[in-house]
Amino acid sequence: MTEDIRKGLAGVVVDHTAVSKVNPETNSLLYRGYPVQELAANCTFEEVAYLLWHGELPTDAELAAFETLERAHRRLDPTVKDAIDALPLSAHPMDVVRTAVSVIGALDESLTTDRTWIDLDLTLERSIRLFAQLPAIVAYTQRRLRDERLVEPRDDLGYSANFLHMTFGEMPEKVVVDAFDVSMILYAEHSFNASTFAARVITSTLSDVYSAVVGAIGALKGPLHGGANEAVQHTFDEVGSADGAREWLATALAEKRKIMGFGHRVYKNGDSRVPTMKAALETLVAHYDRPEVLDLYDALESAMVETKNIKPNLDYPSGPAYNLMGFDTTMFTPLFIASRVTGWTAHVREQLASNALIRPLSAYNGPDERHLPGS
Ligand SMILES: CC(=O)SCCNC(=O)CCNC(=O)[C@H](O)C(C)(C)COP(=O)(O)OP(=O)(O)OC[C@H]1O[C@@H](n2cnc3c(N)ncnc32)[C@H](O)[C@@H]1OP(=O)(O)O
Ligand SMILES: O=C([O-])CC(=O)C(=O)O
Repeated sequence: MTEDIRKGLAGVVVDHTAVSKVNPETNSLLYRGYPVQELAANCTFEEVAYLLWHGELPTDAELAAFETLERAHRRLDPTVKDAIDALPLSAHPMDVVRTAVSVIGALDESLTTDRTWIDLDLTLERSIRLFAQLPAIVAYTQRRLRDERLVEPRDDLGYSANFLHMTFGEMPEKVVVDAFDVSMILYAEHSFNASTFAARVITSTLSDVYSAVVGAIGALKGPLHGGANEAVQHTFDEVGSADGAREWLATALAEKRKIMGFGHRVYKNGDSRVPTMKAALETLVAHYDRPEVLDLYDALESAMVETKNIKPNLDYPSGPAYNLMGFDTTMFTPLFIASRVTGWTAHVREQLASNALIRPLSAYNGPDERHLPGS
């Protein structure tokens, strides 16, 4: 039998989804039908999170209730803090956040039977609590690396302003909050990417949402996926300035290195989110008066497009944007987690609502059948 093997499931459609539509032909991305650029220009991340879970944007009353709920769950649980404090400072922040989510799951007393693991309403409650708690986990992980104490959440601030306040211990400026909020909206959802698919595979066995998110974090960590935003900053640090970009690229390509922040499995003519995130980066460059960052960005992009005709993905503008905001490079992918937890958990609920165990076939190419001596 000749099997039709699609390495990496490239081009394979495995299920329906109503959460988002990635359309490479029109270079567009819709969340529940809305273009992501319109959402980024007109909505807060809280509204977008609500949209991803509920399928509709909230009314004023629904948004107020949702914000109250989110603000009520912002505090870092002392047991989670103790678990983080038990980890060495050498642990990668992705591993710290993955461990913290696992601890939150183990502390959830509503996970009593395999029925409660998969209850749709409980799964939504757990998802909203994770969404509310992740900023405290990520912010504290950053502060620990700088030998700084935990900053308590501020109930009078929106999601992004509070996140930045908990991280840096001071009131963030509006231009920074806006750019951060845009990055959260753009990172929130992207159909069947590797981490979301990992979450759906785990959910398909009727496991719980925490297990799915822990698995998704593991998939996001790799540099071919979310880890690329961290890797982009390493590239920027290595290249140094716009003058060196062309030569650096020629050497890197001659060494057969992948250039992080470029290319995409689905988009072959540019990532629909890049123009919006690049505009956010430009506001930060102007705010911090760091034009050399944009010069390097443009020089490396032009060289890559001229040499390989491969365009940037969302991680390319996000990496330098998070750097300018003041985050350590190893914190960039944990920021992606804080955003993508919305998309992951929307998919977890969609998978549960119409489940089929995900179990593909493989074509065996090992040794022919053989036997132990005497058998
Ligand atoms: C938010 C996100 O997760 S977006 C993705 C973030 N990941 C990155 O930025 C990592 C860098 N990019 C890549 O490795 C790839 O473009 C991927 C993994 C994202 C997509 O890859 P695929 O669809 O599997 O394409 P594949 O890796 O087969 O690339 C096709 C060709 O383009 C080349 N190519 C693709 N991306 C790059 C890149 N960033 N640098 C150098 N060459 C590249 C490949 O080497 C390959 O060339 P070949 O045919 O001569 O062997
Ligand atoms: O869709 C993908 O394969 C990767 C990606 O851009 C994302 O997850 O945001």
